[in-house]
Amino acid sequence: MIEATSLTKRYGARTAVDSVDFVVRPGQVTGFLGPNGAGKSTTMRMIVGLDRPSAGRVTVNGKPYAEHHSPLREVGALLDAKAVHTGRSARNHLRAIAATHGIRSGRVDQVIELTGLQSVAGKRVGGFSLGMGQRLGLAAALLGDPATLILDEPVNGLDPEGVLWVRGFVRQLAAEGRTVLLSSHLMSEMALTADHIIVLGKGRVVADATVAEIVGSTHTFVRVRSPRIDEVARRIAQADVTVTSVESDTIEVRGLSADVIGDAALAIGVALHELTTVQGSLEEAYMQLTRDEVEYRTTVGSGLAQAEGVAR
Ligand SMILES: Nc1ncnc2c1ncn2[C@@H]1O[C@H](COP(=O)(O)OP(=O)(O)OP(=O)(O)O)[C@@H](O)[C@H]1O
Repeated sequence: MIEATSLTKRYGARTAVDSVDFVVRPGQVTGFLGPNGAGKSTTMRMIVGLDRPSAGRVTVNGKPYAEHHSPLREVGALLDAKAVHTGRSARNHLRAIAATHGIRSGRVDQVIELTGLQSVAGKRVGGFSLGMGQRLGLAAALLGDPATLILDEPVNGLDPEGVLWVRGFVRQLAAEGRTVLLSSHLMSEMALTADHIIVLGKGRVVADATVAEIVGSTHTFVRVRSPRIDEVARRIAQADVTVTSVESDTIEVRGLSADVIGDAALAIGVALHELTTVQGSLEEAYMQLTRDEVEYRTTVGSGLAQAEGVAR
């Protein structure tokens, strides 16, 4: 369990984390989202004692990280997978960490097996692919068999197989009852991996809810396609119903269910070629939540502006 209370970090005049409160619970994966510069890494660094709060506090299993006698047994962190001694073999790298934290050497082989590194454990870390480096970072985070894991962008740069592996792995860790806090910019991946989401924007919590609640906050709509779409649009027009024309034969309808639209078309004898209920996505919800929170907004024509256009 991680608990942040009025957690604040200032760098000079800049407030990176602004009086943040949240609880990260065991037995589930909590996704940590936010635009670049929102304060996610700073918060994670304060959780593991790498940065000191300017005000407020954050505890892991009831105590600040630094007050735990064996912090590695409480919290495992993957904050920068590239920060390893490249001349060592993976096994020796893990042995060195284990030795300095009083962890028995037998645990090294266990985490090598858990993360699927057996075939490369004797190889120098310097020659590792990004995916192998991420697995090694996870192996190091697991050395102390911690109840809490903090993983900053664990799928960053991984190929689809690596992404799938990390997803299954973190779900398994949560299923074992561990607390897992995971940051990522990949919304589709987060929707598949996380149970709960905390969204930061400019150092503040802008959402803290289950994935289902966050996705449910977006508006679903019904896409309707017909060679006589104008007649359908006229038939369903009423207060509280929004009809948006997207193509000459296609409309998007907000405020009516697919059933009602289908019945209305039947009543006037018009054939429908498509009648699709489009659910909101985590990405859409995220774009709505953080619309006013991004540090740098790109202008129309850029990828972000197009993505926002879709979100609208
Ligand atoms: N050591 C530092 N000195 C000064 N400012 C900093 C420092 N570290 C972070 N910041 C600032 O604090 C803010 C939050 O940064 P942080 O890295 O926590 O954001 P983030 O949400 O992790 O972003 P990203 O998604 O880009 O990793 C940013 O405005 C950043 O420039």
